[in-house]
Amino acid sequence: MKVPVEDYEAQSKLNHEQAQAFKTILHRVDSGTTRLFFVYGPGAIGKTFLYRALLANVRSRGMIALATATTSVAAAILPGDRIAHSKFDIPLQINDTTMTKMPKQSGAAKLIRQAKLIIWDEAPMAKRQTIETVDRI
Ligand SMILES: Nc1ncnc2c1ncn2[C@@H]1O[C@H](COP(=O)(O)OP(=O)(O)OP(=O)(O)O)[C@@H](O)[C@H]1O
Repeated sequence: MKVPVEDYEAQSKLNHEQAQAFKTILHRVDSGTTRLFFVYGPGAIGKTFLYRALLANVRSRGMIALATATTSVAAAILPGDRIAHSKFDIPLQINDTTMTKMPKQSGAAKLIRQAKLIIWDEAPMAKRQTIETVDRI
């Protein structure tokens, strides 16, 4: 996926807090250990700026980084982003055992399993079962 130049350059413009989060998250990406990070901050604090810098860094090194969001408004902001239900083929009616409609051996499912980084904007607005369904892919 083509990395926008401004997102690549964003890495050198991060403020102190963004740089701390950037370093901590990338350290985990590079070490290959699975970690869940929750980025919290009020509106316009610079979360999306951080996400774009992270996506640019990981993608420009040839690794797979996926972006998704709970609502279509947020999904329009990040490059390559699509609303989670559609990106992960999750039925709208879900419960604790729901499986994605995506075949396990499909290219999309393989891409998800290979991803080094998944950024989920507005994750707290998603149902718990939606996130757990993605975890089962
Ligand atoms: N380190 C930075 N250097 C320059 N501009 C920045 C930096 N961080 C954020 N910005 C700019 O500040 C504005 C708000 O940032 P951003 O959209 O990332 O906030 P946000 O926390 O995602 O907001 P929201 O929660 O409302 O979506 C944007 O125009 C963004 O480009």
